[in-house]
Amino acid sequence: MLTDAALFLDFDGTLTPITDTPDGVIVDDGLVQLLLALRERLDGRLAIVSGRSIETLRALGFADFLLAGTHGLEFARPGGAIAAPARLAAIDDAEAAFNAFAADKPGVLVERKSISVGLHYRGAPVWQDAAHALARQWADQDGLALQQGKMLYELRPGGADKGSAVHALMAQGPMAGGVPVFIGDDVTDEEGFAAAAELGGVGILVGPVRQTRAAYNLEQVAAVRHYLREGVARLA
Ligand SMILES: O=P(O)(O)OC[C@H]1O[C@H](O[C@H]2O[C@H](CO)[C@@H](O)[C@H](O)[C@H]2O)[C@H](O)[C@@H](O)[C@@H]1O
Repeated sequence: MLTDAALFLDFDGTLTPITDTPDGVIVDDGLVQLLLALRERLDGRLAIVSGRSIETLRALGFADFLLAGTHGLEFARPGGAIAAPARLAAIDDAEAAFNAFAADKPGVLVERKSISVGLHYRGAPVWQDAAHALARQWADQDGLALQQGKMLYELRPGGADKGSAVHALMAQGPMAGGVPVFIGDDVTDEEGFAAAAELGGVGILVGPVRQTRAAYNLEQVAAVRHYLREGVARLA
């Protein structure tokens, strides 16, 4: 790892393996300690950039980290106030429609998030097309952004993504002056890879090689952990 790296880390599928449901993820203390050690070696240049809300990231154990949540819509410094747009009434309306849709479909799950809402079909992939059509309908009718994830459609306000989050964080301390390295697995991470490259850095795709704006690849979450541990050892 570069001594002057400014590390941007996605969460689901990058720092933890994908699980059946959103609350199935486990953040072990070893992961938090590893990230704290690495951040120290990088003079503070480490941020988590996730589709999860900051509220959730903090509850998962990342309260003391620089965070960008909800795909670049929310920001918080370690332990600091959360800067985020207000939750829109349209999100509540869409959530009610999602709940009605999920009610008679075992395996379909609605995830209420701080300023967005997710419709998960991992437990019932047969409903993918119908879930997509419903999310598309609400996005179009209320001018919301439709975000595709892994077996997930999410509705949120537009105007930001993980790329804009990288640009915003690179313009200020502690990330400013570093070489951005963005590690992520999902299509939502592509803007992060692109932003890192625009700013002279690189993206690292986690998972099978696909068409991507990342320059490098790590096979799986375990390889990410290994890469981060190596960083701690080499930068000591
Ligand atoms: O940007 P990320 O940190 O990767 O977050 C993206 C979404 O991750 C979560 O959903 C995904 O992971 C779940 C747990 O492994 C899995 O059950 C689900 O199928 C995946 O789509 C999270 O629930 C979403 O809120 C995030 O936007």
